[in-house]
Amino acid sequence: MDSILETKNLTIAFGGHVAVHDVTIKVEKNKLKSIIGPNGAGKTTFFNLLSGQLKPTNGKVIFNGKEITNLSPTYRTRLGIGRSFQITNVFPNLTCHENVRLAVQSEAGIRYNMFSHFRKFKEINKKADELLQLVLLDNKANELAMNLAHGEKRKLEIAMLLALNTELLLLDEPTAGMSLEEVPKILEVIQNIKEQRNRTILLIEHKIDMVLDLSDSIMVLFNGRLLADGVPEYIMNNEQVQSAYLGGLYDVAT
Ligand SMILES: Nc1ncnc2c1ncn2[C@@H]1O[C@H](COP(=O)(O)OP(=O)(O)OP(=O)(O)O)[C@@H](O)[C@H]1O
Repeated sequence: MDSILETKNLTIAFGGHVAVHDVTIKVEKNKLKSIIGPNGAGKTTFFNLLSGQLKPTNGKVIFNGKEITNLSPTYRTRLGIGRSFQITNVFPNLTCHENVRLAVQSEAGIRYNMFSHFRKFKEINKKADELLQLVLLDNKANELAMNLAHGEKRKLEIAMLLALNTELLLLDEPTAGMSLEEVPKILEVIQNIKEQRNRTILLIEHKIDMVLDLSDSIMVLFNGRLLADGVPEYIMNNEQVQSAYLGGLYDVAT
């Protein structure tokens, strides 16, 4: 297996409470892995350890074969790990297209100089168009970012992460706070990204139907520990998972 991310015995304790406990996983490159588990299981804390917002008490994080356990979030972003809420440079007074174009430009390291870089400028515009299409925002290209609905803002964030050539996308409940009509759209966006097979996605999501639709593999956290990790069929048929998580919480979580 060609893995892009590995954790080894990853552990973090807050005082006496161990929020993530000895978690060892591998994430296969260009695949989608979901993380599920009941409230308080440690999913977001695990993401914080991957993105560098938190440093572990014990264990390692390895990205593309390089240990990154003690690197800052900014450095990890530069290496290619992107988390949607990290996008702080969405300019509310710029259009969707302008926002994405700036991200593409910043990744390409090109200053805005239309005359000397006319061809590059056209390429950058084209790339921004393609990304907006991929996240189903092409019809909002000229809309100011501040006028977007919540779900559309999440899609714009994803487009900007993609523009920054993020290899590993960390999506923490992308459907949270979305209206019922917006949910199938975000599912379609994630599906579109997955189909391109050039990004790896780690997804925290409570909507089990969505997880089953999208995931190549699923890991289950329970009380900070890895309860199971495998293909969706294995997870759904796993008795421990059923009793610990799905049995009691499936109805509530969907
Ligand atoms: N900074 C912190 N200080 C103390 N305890 C924390 C901190 N961050 C998380 N925890 C605790 O760690 C546990 C795991 O929390 P976490 O938010 O990771 O769970 P989760 O699986 O993401 O839950 P949810 O599905 O509700 O978002 C919880 O008991 C939480 O209270």
